Amino acid sequence: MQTDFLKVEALSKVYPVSRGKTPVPVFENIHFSIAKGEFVCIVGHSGCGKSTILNVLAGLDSPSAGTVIMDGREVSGPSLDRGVVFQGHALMPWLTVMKNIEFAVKSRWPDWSREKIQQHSQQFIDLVGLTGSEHKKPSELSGGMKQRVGIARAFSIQPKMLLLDEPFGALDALTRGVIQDELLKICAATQQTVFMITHDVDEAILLSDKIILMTNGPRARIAEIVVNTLPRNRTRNDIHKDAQYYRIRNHLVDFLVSRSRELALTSDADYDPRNPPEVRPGEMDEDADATPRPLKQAAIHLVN
Ligand SMILES: Nc1ncnc2c1ncn2[C@@H]1O[C@H](COP(=O)(O)OP(=O)(O)OP(=O)(O)O)[C@@H](O)[C@H]1O
Repeated sequence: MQTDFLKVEALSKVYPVSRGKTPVPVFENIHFSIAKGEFVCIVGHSGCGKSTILNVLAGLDSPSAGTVIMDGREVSGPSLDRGVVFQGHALMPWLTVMKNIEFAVKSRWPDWSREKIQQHSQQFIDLVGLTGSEHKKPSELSGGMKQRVGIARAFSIQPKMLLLDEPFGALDALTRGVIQDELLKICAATQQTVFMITHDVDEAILLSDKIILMTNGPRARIAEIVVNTLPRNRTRNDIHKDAQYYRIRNHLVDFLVSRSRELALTSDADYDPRNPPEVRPGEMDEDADATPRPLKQAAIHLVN
């Protein structure tokens, strides 16, 4: 993997406040990098700034300090090099599935013939399992189908980086699972680099190579980066059979239930924001002989 395909350095964000109030950074001094083909999830409680970070990576928002370098160039505005999928799918309601995707493809390759645009778009409609629904409008689709159109559209422009802001948050568990499997397949086939926000620890373990854990805001920071040590060919059906899955899961849940808040209130002299601790749950000394503990009953969707 090419190291540092995306490099985030010293990122901070302060939103303006009304007169008389002191502005406080939502997050500060965020450093991390993503290698080409890597799938990275960011996890943290509501308000720690995950969407703001994603919007800065997308070029839709600007940081108060710091830089984002993607493929050797500074991100300074939106670009078709980055495909974004939001929870609300953001489709154009007056256009059919095919036209929604064709619109994006035409913007990316304005010189392509009508036929080539249609063929290319059809390929991505087929990839997400929407063959037969090409001529339906978003109002005629289920939530899961709309989300698939959003994913097909983002993939169809073959972005260098895919940015996903809780794309499956509004879906029922069954649909969510099916689309997660599809996303895994597409990413494996295309070596896609992905940055994704999720509140779902199981989703993070299934999909990602690395999980960035944020302390609670304001002044949120990266507490640690968890390396997913499960084999990459994991599947939704098999993942829970691996004892290592429970070690990683317990580590993430422990973090969200208690450590995210404790760390936000304490300062550690050894903490270097340029080099946040990288941890491998289950491979550390204290967890070395850990046997799977019962799953903690922490809510999957955690909010403050
Ligand atoms: N445009 C804005 N102006 C002022 N404050 C904002 C703006 N956008 C976000 N914020 C504040 O910044 C903080 C971080 O918001 P952000 O949406 O990035 O957090 P998040 O971690 O993605 O939360 P959630 O998990 O609930 O989506 C919040 O306190 C929010 O109120």
